[in-house]
Amino acid sequence: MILVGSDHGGLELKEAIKLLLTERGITVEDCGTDNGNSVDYPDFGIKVARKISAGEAEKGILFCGTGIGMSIVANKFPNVRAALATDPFMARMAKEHNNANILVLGGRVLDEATAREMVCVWLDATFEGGRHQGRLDKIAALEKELMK
Ligand SMILES: O=C(CO)[C@H](O)[C@H](O)[C@H](O)COP(=O)(O)O
Repeated sequence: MILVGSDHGGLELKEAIKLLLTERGITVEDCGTDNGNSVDYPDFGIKVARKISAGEAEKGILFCGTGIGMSIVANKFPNVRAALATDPFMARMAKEHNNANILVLGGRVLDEATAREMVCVWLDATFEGGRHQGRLDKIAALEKELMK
């Protein structure tokens, strides 16, 4: 299961990516928004990131105009590694090096074909572990320290 969420700026791309996920046999839980009215991206980013942070889902994809706002809000949550990517290489690195559990895409900066490729690459890539795990451990330790 993959969670998705967007504001109005990412809605169209979110709908396209939902189709892709369904084509791949993946169950999608859409946390909104569901229409083109102007909304605030934190309201939808929080819904997705809170569930990932709590372990209620393993992966999510967030969309806004640029992806910047969604990545800022999602990365406030412990255990969330949200990666804003703008091309397939970044999407692959987001998984292989960062083990990103949320991919963030900008509906106003990406064409649909590129975004589809990026989602496939992110889903199919494997976290390399090793030195990258050590770096993620440092981030996790920082999260714990900041929560004291
Ligand atoms: O948060 C953003 C930018 O970092 C998103 O791209 C939003 O979608 C964008 O700011 C929304 O802009 P709008 O003028 O309210 O449509």
